[in-house]
Amino acid sequence: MEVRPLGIDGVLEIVPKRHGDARGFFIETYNAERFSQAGIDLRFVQDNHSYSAAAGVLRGLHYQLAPRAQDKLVRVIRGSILDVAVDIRRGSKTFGKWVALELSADRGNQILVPKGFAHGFVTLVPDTEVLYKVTDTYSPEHDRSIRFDDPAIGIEWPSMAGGFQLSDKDLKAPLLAAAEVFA
Ligand SMILES: Cc1cn([C@H]2C[C@H](O)[C@@H](COP(=O)(O)OP(=O)(O)O[C@H]3O[C@@H](C)C(=O)[C@@H](O)[C@H]3O)O2)c(=O)[nH]c1=O
Repeated sequence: MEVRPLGIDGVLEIVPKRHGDARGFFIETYNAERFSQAGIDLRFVQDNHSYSAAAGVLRGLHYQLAPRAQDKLVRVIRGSILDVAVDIRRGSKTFGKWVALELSADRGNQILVPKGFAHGFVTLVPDTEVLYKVTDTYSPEHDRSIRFDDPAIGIEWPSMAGGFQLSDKDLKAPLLAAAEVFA
């Protein structure tokens, strides 16, 4: 597997080795030993799967506050997304900075979004399915959102022909300046 840093400390692209043959392919999508050898020692305790019917479905920006913060290992098994991580660790030299990575079923690449980051994605094509592993279980009391289009963050989301489709929760999310973040 290949591991590539993405410009903000701790955010990584991971590309597992794909073994192709006449039948199709085989991939180890997660192997604790290989991750550990690459310096990634995490204990994942929940797997999530989301399906989005349309292109332009935008989920985010989401995070769970400490002590229930989650590292997330995200990949796409159908379609493609632009995935975004925003550093929301107050005091970090990259506080408020974002990185984006296109993830697709075709490439089979993954993004590791560490604790202390808000996470979101937009689907680039219809019928997109995203799988991700997280290092703490869901805790609605710690679950938080930040506006995806906060001008103080300035994420360059792709323009989608039909616009964006968001949940009511995400439409009501506060700006970063008003959000409870990480110390
Ligand atoms: C995140 C989550 C949601 N739910 C429930 C709550 C709600 O009824 C329904 C849909 O939840 P949401 O609207 O928060 O789903 P969604 O907008 O897809 O939320 C996800 O977005 C991406 C960007 C992330 O980073 C994830 O951690 C998660 O926050 O699923 C769980 O049961 N367990 C979970 O772990």
